[in-house]
Amino acid sequence: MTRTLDLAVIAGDGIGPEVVAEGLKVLDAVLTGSDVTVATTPYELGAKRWHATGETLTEEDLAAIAKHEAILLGAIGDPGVPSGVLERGLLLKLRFAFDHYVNLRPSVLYPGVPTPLANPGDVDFVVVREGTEGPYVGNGGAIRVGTPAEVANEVSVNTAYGVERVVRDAFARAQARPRKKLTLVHKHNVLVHAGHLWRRQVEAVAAEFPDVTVDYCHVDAATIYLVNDPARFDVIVTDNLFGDILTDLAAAITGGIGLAASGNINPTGAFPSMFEPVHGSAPDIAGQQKADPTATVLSVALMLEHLGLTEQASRIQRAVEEDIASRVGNPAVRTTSEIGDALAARVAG
Ligand SMILES: NC(=O)C1=CN([C@@H]2O[C@H](COP(=O)(O)OP(=O)(O)OC[C@H]3O[C@@H](n4cnc5c(N)ncnc54)[C@H](O)[C@@H]3O)[C@@H](O)[C@H]2O)C=CC1
Ligand SMILES: CC(C)CC(=O)C(=O)O
Ligand SMILES: [Mg+2]
Repeated sequence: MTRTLDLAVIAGDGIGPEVVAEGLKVLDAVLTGSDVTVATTPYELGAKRWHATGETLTEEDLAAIAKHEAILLGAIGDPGVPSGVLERGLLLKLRFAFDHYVNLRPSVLYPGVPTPLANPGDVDFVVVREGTEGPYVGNGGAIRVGTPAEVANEVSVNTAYGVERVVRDAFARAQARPRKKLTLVHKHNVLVHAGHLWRRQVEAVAAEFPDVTVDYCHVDAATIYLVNDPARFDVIVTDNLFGDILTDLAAAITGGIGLAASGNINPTGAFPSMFEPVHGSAPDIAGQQKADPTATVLSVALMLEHLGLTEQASRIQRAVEEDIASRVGNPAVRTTSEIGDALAARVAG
């Protein structure tokens, strides 16, 4: 029986449309000849829409997108739009509305990938970043704006409910991995209210996963270990802001931001999960075919895995590993679509 994947596609801004085109190219290629087809519905959201209508994401948009099985997103953000308007009003609104409380960001150092690390060792970890709380909820304000007496607050919201559910998800992921190790990253020596809540939730949930080793490091020390001993990490669980920052660093040590994939997961299935590269809209290289679409292609693989199409996900994963290996010692610069073509050819066999 034929299965049709019903995808919402939000290409977005900057390099978003360029990398999404390649993600869809590889998706088509991996499904060709199988009993799975794909139906994509594009949603024209982002800077262009905002300039034309003043809208970022309406309730009607949300209701329409909610009907799809999954969402593939490129990137959001444009220098011509006030900072925060699209990031908050579109990207975070999607993550919050669809309760994407697990922001999943794997980091693997593939053989031959250039890394600034002297002795990287076996780098293979996943960051489980909380996706719906923390300092990103918009709980803040400012007074006397623009005056020397300005005061601005950005309050980090951490609920027992929200922390417990993401911690439990991270434990389950750790338990399913060979090393079975979970590291909580926070700053509970200073952020005592939020930090102690996170620590207590980890201690409580740990009782359900006795075979998982648990450790902790402060976020500042975590940045040291990511650079001088990243192989120590298996699953990291952390809040929305720390996870955002650590995963750009994680990308930088594992071949660069052009390889870093992510999934915004709603584990309950109540809403579609959303898959997107870790990077942003990269206005500095947009429209020039300079972006590496591999992060988006790997995000497609995460999406397929999430949807139960593990064989197809593995084929994409393998194709990426082969493509990365083919870059070693080869200085040729390829365009975004040339990399997509190469990956599509590899998954097609
Ligand atoms: N998920 C999203 O949609 C995100 C959106 N943003 C937004 O994107 C805009 C630009 O933000 P930045 O801080 O510059 O971060 P960015 O991730 O867009 O770019 C940072 C650096 O990485 C490079 N880069 C990014 N993606 C690349 C790729 N696929 N291949 C090769 N190089 C790549 C860029 O050229 C730039 O030098 C802002 O409006 C920001 O708010 C930022 C991060 C995530
Ligand atoms: C613009 C931010 C909200 C997104 C971001 O940097 C991220 O999710 O990594
Ligand atoms: Mg980020």
